Amino acid sequence: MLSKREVFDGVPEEYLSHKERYENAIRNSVVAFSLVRKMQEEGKTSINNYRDVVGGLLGSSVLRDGSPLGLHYIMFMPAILNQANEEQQEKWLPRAWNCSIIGSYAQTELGHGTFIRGLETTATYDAATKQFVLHSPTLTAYKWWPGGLGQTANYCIVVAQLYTKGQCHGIHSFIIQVRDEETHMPLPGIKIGEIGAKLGLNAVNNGFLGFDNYRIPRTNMLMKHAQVLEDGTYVKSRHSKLNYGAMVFVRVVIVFDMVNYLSKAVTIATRFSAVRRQCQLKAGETECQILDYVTQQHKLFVSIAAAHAFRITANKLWLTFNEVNEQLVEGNLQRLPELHALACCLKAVTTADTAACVERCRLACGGHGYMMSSSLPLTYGLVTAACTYEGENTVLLLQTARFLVKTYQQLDSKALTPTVAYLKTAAAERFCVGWSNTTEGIIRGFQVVAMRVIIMSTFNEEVQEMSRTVSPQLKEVLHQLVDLYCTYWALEKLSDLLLYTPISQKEVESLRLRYEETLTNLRPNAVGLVDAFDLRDEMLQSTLGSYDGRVYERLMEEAMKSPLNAEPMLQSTLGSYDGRVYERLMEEAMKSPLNAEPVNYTFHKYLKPFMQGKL
Ligand SMILES: CCCCCCCCCC/C=C\C/C=C/C(=O)SCCNC(=O)CCNC(=O)[C@H](O)C(C)(C)COP(=O)(O)OP(=O)(O)OC[C@H]1O[C@@H](n2cnc3c(N)ncnc32)[C@H](O)[C@@H]1OP(=O)(O)O
Ligand SMILES: Cc1cc2nc3c(=O)[nH]c(=O)nc-3n(C[C@H](O)[C@H](O)[C@H](O)COP(=O)(O)OP(=O)(O)OC[C@H]3O[C@@H](n4cnc5c(N)ncnc54)[C@H](O)[C@@H]3O)c2cc1C
Repeated sequence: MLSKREVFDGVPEEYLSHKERYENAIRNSVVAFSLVRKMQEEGKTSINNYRDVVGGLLGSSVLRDGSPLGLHYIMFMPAILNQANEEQQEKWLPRAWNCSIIGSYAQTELGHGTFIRGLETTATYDAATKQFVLHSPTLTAYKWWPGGLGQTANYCIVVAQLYTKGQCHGIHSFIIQVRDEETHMPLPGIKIGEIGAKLGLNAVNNGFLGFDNYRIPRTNMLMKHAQVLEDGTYVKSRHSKLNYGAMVFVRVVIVFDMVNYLSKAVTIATRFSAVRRQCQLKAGETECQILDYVTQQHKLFVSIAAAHAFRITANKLWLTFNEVNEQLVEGNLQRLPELHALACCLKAVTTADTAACVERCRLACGGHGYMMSSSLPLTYGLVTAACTYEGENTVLLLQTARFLVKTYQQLDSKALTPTVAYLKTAAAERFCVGWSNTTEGIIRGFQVVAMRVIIMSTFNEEVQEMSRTVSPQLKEVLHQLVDLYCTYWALEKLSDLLLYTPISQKEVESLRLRYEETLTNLRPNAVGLVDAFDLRDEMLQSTLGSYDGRVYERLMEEAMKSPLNAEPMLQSTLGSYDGRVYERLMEEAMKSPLNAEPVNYTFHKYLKPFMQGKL
């Protein structure tokens, strides 16, 4: 077994180079996941219950900034379980389970993350050879983000538009080998590397992946739900969204993840607040614990309550997930929309609340909360990523809203599923005739709010269809900005207005409408308004915000500056702006201290022995 001291003499990660961090991540991961394999051998964990074990490891101090092997467990294996037929599971699961292959999950592309029906990677069936041809037609079609794909995984699940007999059948999943199992070299037709440094999760080794007419056997299409027969005939799935199953699983698991991170952050901040003494409550007294200040309690105690609330919610959601999946196996799809809406809502709410609470915990610790050694900045980097990955929060909340509006519109014609049954009673006028300051009273109040907001949303949908007019004169635009600023804060501080002003419910409703109209009115001038700040690219220093809008080319150019991408060289142009791609790649490669090695040496030192069960 490897000892911690063997690698960097206990040097804290913050002081390691980019390549040393990667080596550290690989080394810690193979040591940690060798434990999982030992537990498998002793029958202490199985393919159906490994979540807690792996989840505990991924949230532990050993893999404190993520792991290049995380996606293997988080999405590669669940995707095989969820979307491969029995024959395919027999072939791939044992090798994935004992880590003799390492996988990732490649869905997001440079050009698309949310709108997955717009993904550009193609998988075209060739009946003559019984193969699929994978291709990235544009730079924006490059897979971008898959965890572990940069230098670690040798297989991945790829989501691509399926074409057969000249017809597109939408996105489907394929299991694809991307690197040679012996040499770890990228296979011919594969362009692969890491995307570069991020705000957090810098041990995850997120990568990019491009295909150049890359061929795979027909049987590498995951065929539990839809199939392509040898002659190219397409057999469609019972439900078009069954292919989205892996995402639902991870959204459910992320809720558990948030419990772990929030518990950690509020433990750190509360204990520190008991130790920290600052200022006197009365002159001449000893300085008091900052935990005694009501303002400090206001910052922290709700996080303690939230951690417990999220744990209860996560367990309930996990039960619902298993119930619905058992029904799916029996062909009953009735509760799938509810599970989707629930997973979307709880993933979005728990990640957003946890990110806000962790930041509040950091602020509650004053300057010491800003130290990396406090672990609060790192924790914030981990949780704020969860607001984006596995479905950007706004988009997921819109999915939940869609489900709730549909449920409202069918209130009288359809039996309600358990989680929305309250809408039936909340619609009745008598439901909330008075306010009681009890837990039940508050819950009933929020049920009425939910009901009324759904009714408003349904109404707004109709209103929005009626009028959209804009006349962009500068004076008018500035008025719109003032209007927006006022209505935004009026809505943000509504509780104060309701408490201290005679604002009526009707006025609040029209305020909301006016706010949305102002957003719409400002939209055509939004870019012009920020151009007016006249911030030069040199000052912005941002791949996303440059004046010329060449976001994707700049993202790729920056990715290529990573020292980890110098091994092995990329084989094809990446659409660089000046076209001097090969000269630039060679210049960059020569800067790498390890460019003599075609494969990152950690493969032979750690990964290969681990994959061969020799660690
Ligand atoms: C194992 C232990 C682990 C422990 C630690 C865990 C820590 C986790 C760390 C993870 C780290 C990183 C991993 C990250 C991975 C990724 O990010 S993978 C990529 C994730 N990407 C997304 O989530 C994309 C988001 N976009 C979408 O999901 C879809 O585009 C969207 C749903 C927004 C829209 O889909 P459309 O096909 O366009 O659908 P639409 O036209 O809007 O119609 C909606 C319709 O479809 C139904 N629907 C949609 N999605 C689903 C679903 N998933 N299941 C069931 N039904 C679905 C929806 O209900 C609507 O139905 P209706 O009846 O028509 O209203
Ligand atoms: C740390 C990290 C790890 C990741 N790991 C993986 C991985 O392993 N595999 C993988 O495939 N992907 C991965 N992803 C990618 C992730 O899934 C996407 O970033 C995510 O789905 C959001 O898509 P996007 O980045 O294209 O953002 P966009 O969808 O472009 O979002 C940008 C903005 O547009 C808004 N927007 C977009 N669509 C709408 C709409 N319909 N209505 C209203 N507003 C909208 C969003 O709300 C957001 O404000 C990872 C991302 C991160 C940050």
